[in-house]
Amino acid sequence: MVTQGQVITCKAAVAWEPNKSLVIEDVQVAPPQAGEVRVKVLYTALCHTDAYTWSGKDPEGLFPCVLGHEAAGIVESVGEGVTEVQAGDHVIPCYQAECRECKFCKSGKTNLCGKVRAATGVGVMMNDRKSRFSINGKPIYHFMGTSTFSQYTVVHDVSVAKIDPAAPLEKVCLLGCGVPTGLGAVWNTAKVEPGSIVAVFGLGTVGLAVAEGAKAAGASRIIGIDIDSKKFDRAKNFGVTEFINPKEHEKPIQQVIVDLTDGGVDYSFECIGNVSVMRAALECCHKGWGTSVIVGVAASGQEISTRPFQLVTGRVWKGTAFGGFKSRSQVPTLVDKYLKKEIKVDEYITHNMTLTDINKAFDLMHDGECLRVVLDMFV
Ligand SMILES: NC(=O)C1=CN([C@@H]2O[C@H](COP(=O)(O)OP(=O)(O)OC[C@H]3O[C@@H](n4cnc5c(N)ncnc54)[C@H](O)[C@@H]3O)[C@@H](O)[C@H]2O)C=CC1
Ligand SMILES: N[C@@H](CCC(=O)N[C@@H](CSC=O)C(=O)NCC(=O)O)C(=O)O
Ligand SMILES: [Zn+2]
Ligand SMILES: [Zn+2]
Repeated sequence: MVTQGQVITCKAAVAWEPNKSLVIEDVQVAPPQAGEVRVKVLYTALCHTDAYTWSGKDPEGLFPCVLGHEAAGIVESVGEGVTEVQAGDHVIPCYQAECRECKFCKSGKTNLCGKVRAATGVGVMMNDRKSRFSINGKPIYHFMGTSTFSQYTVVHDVSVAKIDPAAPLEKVCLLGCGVPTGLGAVWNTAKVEPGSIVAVFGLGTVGLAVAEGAKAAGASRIIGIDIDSKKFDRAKNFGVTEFINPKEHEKPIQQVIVDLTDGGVDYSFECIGNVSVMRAALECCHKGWGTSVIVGVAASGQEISTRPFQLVTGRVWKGTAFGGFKSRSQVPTLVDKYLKKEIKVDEYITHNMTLTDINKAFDLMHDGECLRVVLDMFV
């Protein structure tokens, strides 16, 4: 059936209101305009950032919308002027765009891109500032420029990475967010050196990917911190060498870590989204050089604080988005690394479900056993 140039009606999970169950709806997906790509989404995973926006705590959250940003699929059609992908290409949508032309992209200092961010932050496409999703004429907002909880989605051409067609899409969908974020936080943002002592706060997918990245970087000690002690056994397989549960200590966790490490860690990573833990992660760093990277996303209205003396005495506070990876250039390389068994992906997938089960899938994410749930979009 020819779909190019036609409106496609397909199934999507629509978030009508914050915190109300997602509803599987028939949505109309308009054809891609100039500089846009329509993607058949075959597999999507759920990320805690989807849950965060759905909760209503994201200042950029708009409703009704189609959430989802960790996925893989096949290009269905492209709009005018799109040259780097064509129908049939296997792709990963990228919430962090890479245009290679804007001030950010050309700076060589960041993976952030300014080309489409203003549009993606308000749930529309850049061309006409409108959505390509609708239900019987009512527009439904995009999310993060990806909206992968739909069988078809429209993304900007700067927000899609072409990958090796040999890669299993049901696995490499994870390379759209959580795993690269953790690996890149270590390799690109912190640039952990061999022999370093590393602390990882939060042992979910992102924290485990930090541990995996730190092990690959040659860290000598990788201290995992989580309030759920059941996380430790699994974390060992990702490189965590020691475990601390803050609930089992009277002293503040930063003091516990400083005492255990002769003055503090070289690098710490906050992978939870809790501003008190962000402070602890900074303050457990070694005086003079310890660097703490904020990875977790904290809710609207939350603020970080510490004594400025912590920074005056040489600790460095940083943050990372998508682990500092330049998306279109580097996601294909991560896929190749997976195919060469140089990075884990399968190990982060604890559940496989279908789009129709998406609400159950979100419930599962609060279960301590769950890392990533992958949804098959067409079953
Ligand atoms: N900066 C970025 O580009 C990205 C940020 N994120 C954010 O990273 C964070 C982590 O994501 P996931 O690993 O998927 O989450 P997750 O919920 O699976 O993992 C969080 C872990 O933290 C633990 N935890 C909760 N409160 C704690 C506390 N007070 N002290 C110690 N441990 C605690 C939980 O038991 C859990 O194991 C989220 O905030 C997510 O939104 C996710 C992807 C990209
Ligand atoms: N709209 C949110 C922003 C949340 C956020 O920081 N997102 C991360 C990615 S989290 C992925 O799971 C990010 O890349 N941020 C950079 C960006 O340009 O959005 C809020 O305002 O809190
Ligand atoms: Zn994410
Ligand atoms: Zn750019």
